[in-house]
Amino acid sequence: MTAPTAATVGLTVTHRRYVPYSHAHYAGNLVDGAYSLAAFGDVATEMCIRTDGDEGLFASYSDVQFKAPVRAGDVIEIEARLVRAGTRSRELEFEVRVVGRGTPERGESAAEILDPPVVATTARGVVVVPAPAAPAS
Ligand SMILES: C/C=C/C(=O)SCCNC(=O)CCNC(=O)[C@H](O)C(C)(C)COP(=O)(O)OP(=O)(O)OC[C@H]1O[C@@H](n2cnc3c(N)ncnc32)[C@H](O)[C@@H]1OP(=O)(O)O
Repeated sequence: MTAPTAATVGLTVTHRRYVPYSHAHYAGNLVDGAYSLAAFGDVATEMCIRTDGDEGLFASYSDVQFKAPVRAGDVIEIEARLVRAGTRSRELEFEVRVVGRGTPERGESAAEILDPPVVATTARGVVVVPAPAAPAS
């Protein structure tokens, strides 16, 4: 078992995943904005496990920006960066980047890597972790 690291400002956690076609919701195979928020919750959970040895709880989001669509068939990278560590609160900046995408004009299953990636969604959020247990006396 590895002990949690300190909640060091600048620490990042990145997940990468394929967006299944079962999540297509709108015209053009767009997924809903909540998909990005759910993905932010997952990277925030890993962040809390790493910093505090607990999954933590999401308290609030601010400044959610949908800058470009996320589509079924995309390969996305989801990043959380610790920007402030309070007593029990941890403030995070989030980004979803599209790093791969289908190219249906070349064929049904054709796809390419996007270089540079497309920044699709950004946000800030606060997660709260339990207070550390008092040392045994
Ligand atoms: C990782 C992802 C997980 C999820 O997605 S879970 C699903 C969604 N989330 C939930 O269901 C959580 C529901 N909310 C709660 O259970 C509670 O509500 C909280 C546990 C989030 C907070 O409640 P309390 O423990 O009573 O908070 P306090 O003792 O008043 O404050 C502790 C620290 O948390 C900061 N804080 C509390 N609420 C907010 C807020 N809404 N926005 C920003 N910060 C908040 C405070 O300032 C303080 O910070 P300082 O310890 O650093 O001094």
